[in-house]
Amino acid sequence: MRKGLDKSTANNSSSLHYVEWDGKKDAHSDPKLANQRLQKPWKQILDGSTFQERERVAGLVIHGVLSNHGNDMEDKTNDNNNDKENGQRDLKDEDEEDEEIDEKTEEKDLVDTEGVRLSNGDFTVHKSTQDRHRKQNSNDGKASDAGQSVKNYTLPEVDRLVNMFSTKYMGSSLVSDDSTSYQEFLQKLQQGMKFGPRLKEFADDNGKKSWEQFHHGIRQHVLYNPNEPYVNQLMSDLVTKEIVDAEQKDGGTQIKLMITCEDDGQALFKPMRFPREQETLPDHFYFADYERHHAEVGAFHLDKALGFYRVPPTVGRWVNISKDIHRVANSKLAKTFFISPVGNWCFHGSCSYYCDSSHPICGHPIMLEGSMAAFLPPLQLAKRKTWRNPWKRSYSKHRKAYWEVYDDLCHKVKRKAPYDEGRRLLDVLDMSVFDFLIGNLDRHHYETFREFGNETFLLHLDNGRAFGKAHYDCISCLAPVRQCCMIRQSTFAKLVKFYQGPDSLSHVMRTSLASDSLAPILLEPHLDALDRRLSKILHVIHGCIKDPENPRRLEDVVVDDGIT
Ligand SMILES: Nc1ncnc2c1ncn2[C@@H]1O[C@H](COP(=O)(O)OP(=O)(O)OP(=O)(O)O)[C@@H](O)[C@H]1O
Ligand SMILES: [Mn+2]
Repeated sequence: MRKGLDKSTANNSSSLHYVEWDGKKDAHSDPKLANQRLQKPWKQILDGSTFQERERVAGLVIHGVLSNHGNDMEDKTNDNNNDKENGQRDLKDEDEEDEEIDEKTEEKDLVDTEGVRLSNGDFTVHKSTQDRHRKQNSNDGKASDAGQSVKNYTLPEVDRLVNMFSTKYMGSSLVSDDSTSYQEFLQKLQQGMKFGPRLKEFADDNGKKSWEQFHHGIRQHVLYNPNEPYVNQLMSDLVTKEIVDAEQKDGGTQIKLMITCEDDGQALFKPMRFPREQETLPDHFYFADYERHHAEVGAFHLDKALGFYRVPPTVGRWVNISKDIHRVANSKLAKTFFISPVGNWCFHGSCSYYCDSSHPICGHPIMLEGSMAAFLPPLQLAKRKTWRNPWKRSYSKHRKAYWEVYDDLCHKVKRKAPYDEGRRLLDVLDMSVFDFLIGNLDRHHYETFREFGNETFLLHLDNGRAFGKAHYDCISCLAPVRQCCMIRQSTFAKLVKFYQGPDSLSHVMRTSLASDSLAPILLEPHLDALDRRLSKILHVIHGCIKDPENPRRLEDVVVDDGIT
């Protein structure tokens, strides 16, 4: 047992009485009923006979939600940033300043950019005669793509780039033919993959529980090994194990809970605030965007599909607000529970921002969706280091970061440790590819396990602000790749494989996400966006090689550092 967790009989001093989970005392607590009620607007979307119909219904839902929210976020935004920064500083260790990129000049790096307009890199879909991605749908017989129209995002420049790459590396594991599925390709590419040593504290401790094996399985080069059975077991445990403790997790801007399950496994829980169809509000900056629980789940699946293994296993889960949270909450959290005027169970937690009765988290009436991310080992046993992302945004309404205005940041970054050698720069570029695909503008910092030094993977934590706008591609998220004109060879090969098919990225993601208990996690427009963005990444790489002012060799842009 990790700590004294049994609160089942505790008087948690809330004014709400604990509702027994026997389905009799509280009509709300019938999970079937609750599910039905919660899924109502949602169900209509799923039941829509065509995609267009689903989108139409989704549009109506979005409209309804939008009209429910005032604009009281704006004033809090500025303070938020300070809070976020302070929060992050709390995470840092004393010696960090030396090792970071120019933290002290951060202010100086900001540029007043009134009038600067960033292009979204308009994409014209090339109507190629190729229809390879359509083929995938009939190929593997997977039901999940049935009825989906797959758009063709091929571009003539990218076709040429792909041909150049395929010709050069023909016969190697970087290239495969049309009959090879993406999963087969990935397996082959990752044969002989580097894992590196385990965390010292967990090296000998190979407990039976899935979360213990997860901690034991953390290696210098990957957070987990997807081929080991504990990964699926952990994901299943995160959905099914009884919740025995819930506390609010400090830090960050929005409410999240630290959940402990009956097997002592812990998870970071982010609750659902809005339906999946609600997009980032048009007038909200990235730092004022709400977190989306399903974005955390979607990001985990994408990271896994890309063969990165840098996001902690994350699943969707239904929780009963009374049984799973209120009953086991500590008194501080329990005090914030209430029943709303229409009879829904709600809570808001306590924090400086977004934790008040005008930003409640509510069930419908008692069941609530959320994401559960497997918890990393405790900081005391596995110290982590927080690094400022060199391509951090300004977190200001009025200024832009240096790199948003000038294109030469990469030259400076490349000269400074830890970006001047080893895998780090290519990892930051992988993170840029990842964030561009998921549409995450909120990557201010990243973390690493301290004992692995600099030659280790980057944890892709906190993806809650991803998947906010399905029809917008954050071209500036790709600035690191465009400005450095570099990408890891294995990452490039995976993108090329998706581009060539037979499995498109949207197909692999649709199939992968179908297993989540809250499926569908990503609606079709977001899946489609993945394919569109993937082409755009390759187009940027093409632009680096064929840059009229500075043409580059393929191998100088697509860089092999041995990490697959
Ligand atoms: N799976 C995890 N296991 C352990 N710690 C985690 C995990 N995920 C996140 N954390 C820690 O919790 C902190 C807060 O989480 P997260 O960043 O997701 O919250 P947030 O509210 O979105 O924060 P912010 O407002 O800063 O974006 C992270 O900085 C990280 O150090
Ligand atoms: Mn966040």
